[in-house]
Amino acid sequence: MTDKLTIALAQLNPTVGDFQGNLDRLREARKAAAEAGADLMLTSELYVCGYPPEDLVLKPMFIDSVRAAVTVFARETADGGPAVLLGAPWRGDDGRVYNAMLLIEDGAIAAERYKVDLPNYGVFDEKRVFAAGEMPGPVAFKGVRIGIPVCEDIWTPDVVECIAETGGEILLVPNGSPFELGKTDQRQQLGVARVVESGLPLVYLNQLGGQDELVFDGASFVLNADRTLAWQMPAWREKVAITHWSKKDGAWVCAPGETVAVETGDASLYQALICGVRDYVNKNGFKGVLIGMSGGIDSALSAAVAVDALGPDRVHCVMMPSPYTSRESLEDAAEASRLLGVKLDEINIGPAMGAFSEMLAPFFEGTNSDITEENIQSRSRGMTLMALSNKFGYMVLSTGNKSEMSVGYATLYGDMCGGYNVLKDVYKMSVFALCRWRNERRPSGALGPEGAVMPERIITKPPSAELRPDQKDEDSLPPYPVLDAILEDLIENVTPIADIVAKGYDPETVLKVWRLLDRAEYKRRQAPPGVKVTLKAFGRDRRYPLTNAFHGAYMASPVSKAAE
Ligand SMILES: Nc1ncnc2c1ncn2[C@@H]1O[C@H](COP(=O)(O)OP(=O)(O)OC[C@H]2O[C@@H]([n+]3cccc(C(=O)O)c3)[C@H](O)[C@@H]2O)[C@@H](O)[C@H]1O
Ligand SMILES: Nc1ncnc2c1ncn2[C@@H]1O[C@H](COP(=O)(O)OP(=O)(O)OP(=O)(O)O)[C@@H](O)[C@H]1O
Ligand SMILES: NC(=O)CC[C@H](N)C(=O)O
Repeated sequence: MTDKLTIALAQLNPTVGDFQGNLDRLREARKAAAEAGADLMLTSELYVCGYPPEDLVLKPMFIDSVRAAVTVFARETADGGPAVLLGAPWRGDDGRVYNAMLLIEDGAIAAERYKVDLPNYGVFDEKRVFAAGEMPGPVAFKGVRIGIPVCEDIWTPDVVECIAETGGEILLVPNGSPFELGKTDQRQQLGVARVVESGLPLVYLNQLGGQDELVFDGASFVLNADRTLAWQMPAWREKVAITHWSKKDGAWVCAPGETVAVETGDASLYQALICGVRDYVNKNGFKGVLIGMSGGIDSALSAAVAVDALGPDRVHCVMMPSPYTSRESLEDAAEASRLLGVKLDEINIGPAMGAFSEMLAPFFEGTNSDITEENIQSRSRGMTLMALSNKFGYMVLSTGNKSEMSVGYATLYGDMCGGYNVLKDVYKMSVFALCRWRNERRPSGALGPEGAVMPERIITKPPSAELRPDQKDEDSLPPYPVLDAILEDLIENVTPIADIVAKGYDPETVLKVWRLLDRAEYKRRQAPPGVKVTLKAFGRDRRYPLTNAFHGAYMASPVSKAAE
């Protein structure tokens, strides 16, 4: 039995489904850990296949391939280097598939532990694909009894309590915990709660990187049994931390290591957007992205994030003026592109609008010009961007923010064209704040330029879709501070309408926003995926039927009765 342990924490960025690539990254990390004298290396949840693998787990071939890759890797650990606690989807002896942690030691799998508490809410669907494990006891490693609760297993006390009661000495917790604003604090509070209840030190190791709509921030940490923070690893960056442990008076203590400051607020939000775009584009093999650059704030911020994620050479902006495009917009698009150092092309959509007008004239005879023609403008832009995408292999980024996606203020097959949306989960008021934030500093790790990246006028001018003369967003929507506050209550807080009105908002406005939100579900279902940053992003976090005759929320409200 030892009284000293060196544990390497591998905060790495796996790609879902890329077992070989993920294991190669792990081999490199293990080599570095071996050089640092590590006894054991911990990976994040399901590291070998990346988290979340979703329905891939239901394919027997996927599970068989994982086993084959892990078997090869396990043999390599006979080299005298560190043992590895590896996350993998694993078929147990009973034939069922578990979300497992494998202790791989001296060339073989020495122990298996299965996740007990399978999250099945929000974006998580683990009960759909995994069997739940039995309450686990610790595993023995060099005579030390190590408890391995997996991610959700520490969100309630039971699993850790069982580990402590069965003699656990250290808690090593692998996670696949997606970023949300404010989640770093929440995780640390949970960690402290489990440490206090069990009296055991706890290692929280999280995945890094983007996977479709989710971004994993890393930000792993180590808490000693006295609740002190021994290590705080960085967010948004791969790192292998070498932690040194010793047994004093019968209890394990981690020697103090690095405690870096983790970004919060706008800084963390901006980093999350960079991570989402960078990994979506790179992991899917795109050369770069295309953005319709209108001279407005949403496209300017989307372009800034894309440049910070990919570098200016991989971002191609296109200004597509119509007869309604103002000189101001042309100037602002040009200046924002110049500041970002990106290529800006100008393609006039007037001829496309003219062609549609001519084609449709015999059929539209006797009708007035209305939203139909406005949408043709938007769709002419979408068509143009998609043509460039097909020809040159760049993916289109759509630019609608969460406020617009909430109320359906976007055109199907028009400005909603695209493969990915940077701002899908960012309310308009946050868009303003992020622009100001980015103009003041370049985020760490960003590939964009130092200094301001968008002209002040883009931030201060009133938002406009410019689909008809003098159009302003506020002609159709409540002012953004009001709209966003109501939306946040309706979406994130699920606040009853009467309670929102009781806060002092105009009842008609609240009802209008609710109706718009309710009705736009069909549009959101056809929208590109985008980075989740809030508690409740559109998509898997918030699932409503499209065909839905239930409007009870406003019918039942005394306010709505008064308003009807
Ligand atoms: N439940 C449902 N399930 C499936 N489809 C449904 C549907 N309800 C309507 N539809 C269909 O949806 C279509 C209407 O939606 P859509 O064609 O998008 O058109 P619509 O929503 O009527 O108009 C677009 C709106 O986006 C605004 N906007 C804001 C900012 C930028 C831009 C821009 O384009 O740059 C636009 C614009 O001012 C306008 O208010 C119709 O074809 C209708 O039949
Ligand atoms: N003249 C244009 N040239 C290029 N793209 C445009 C143009 N007008 C609109 N778009 C594209 O359509 C999206 C929706 O733009 P629109 O201006 O109508 O609304 P917005 O929500 O105010 O966006 P933004 O703040 O970027 O202007 C823009 O973000 C942009 O990608
Ligand atoms: N992978 C998981 O079990 C994640 C669930 C957990 N509640 C989290 O977000 O951190």
